[in-house]
Amino acid sequence: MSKDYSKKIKSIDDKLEKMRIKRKDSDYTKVKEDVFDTPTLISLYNLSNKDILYALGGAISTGKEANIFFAESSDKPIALKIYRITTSTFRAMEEYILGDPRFKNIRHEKRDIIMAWTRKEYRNLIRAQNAGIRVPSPITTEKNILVMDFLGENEVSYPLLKEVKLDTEQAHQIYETIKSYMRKLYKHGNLVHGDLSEYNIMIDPNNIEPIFIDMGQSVTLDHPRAEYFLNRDIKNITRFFKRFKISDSPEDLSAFVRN
Ligand SMILES: Nc1ncnc2c1ncn2[C@@H]1O[C@H](COP(=O)(O)OP(=O)(O)OP(=O)(O)O)[C@@H](O)[C@H]1O
Repeated sequence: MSKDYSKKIKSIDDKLEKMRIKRKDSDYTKVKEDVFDTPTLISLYNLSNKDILYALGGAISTGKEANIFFAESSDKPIALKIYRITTSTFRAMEEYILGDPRFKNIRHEKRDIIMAWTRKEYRNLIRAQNAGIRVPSPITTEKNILVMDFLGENEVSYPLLKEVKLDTEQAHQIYETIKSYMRKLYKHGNLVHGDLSEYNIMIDPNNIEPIFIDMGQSVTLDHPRAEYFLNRDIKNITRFFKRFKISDSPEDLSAFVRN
């Protein structure tokens, strides 16, 4: 590593320190190795230079491919989804990206695929939002980092659908909204979520409104596996809501979404 380069990295590290990273030291070292590799540090540094990132907060979640962090911009809380370059399960990504005509020109190197994936999630969120679905508002991407609005209060994320205790009436209300979101996504957004379940829907406790999250894998309707993904989403949703005496079959929901 050249002297200039290590100097630059050192200054990024100092900058991260200044961004008030709140994790305990031992946690920080572990996360730092996995997530904060040099290209990611540079991206955080760029976001900070562009005044998008003001302070980096604690980890919200460690998923299969990405880590989510609470952060602050100058005027509001934000969430950073940082796709891991070294330890993500990237074969699965390839399957989705390679069938998607929007990405036919990307080179097949891991870093390129992860960047295209981050960009794809950003574009999918915009598409979903434009189709009238509530999602975290995407703000920008920087290489493998997606910046979006933070959904929660006092630095704590809203609960997932699988975590909330619902009475029958609330469950019906949420199911109706999810149905309409699935239809809007399909008919107006030309998109299928592709991993929809109680694990990827947050609930806003203020109005019991569902919010779709995690749209990196969402595909356009011309993707060869779009129908397969939609049928799987439909099955997950009808299976979950059965316990609330919602008797729609997958065929019922499918007819509603497609017609
Ligand atoms: N914009 C947001 N605001 C607040 N919390 C969020 C936001 N986006 C995601 N989260 C939280 O982070 C968790 C993981 O997010 P997401 O599902 O997008 O990441 P993931 O890495 O794909 O996760 P997994 O591998 O577990 O599916 C969510 O379950 C949610 O609790």
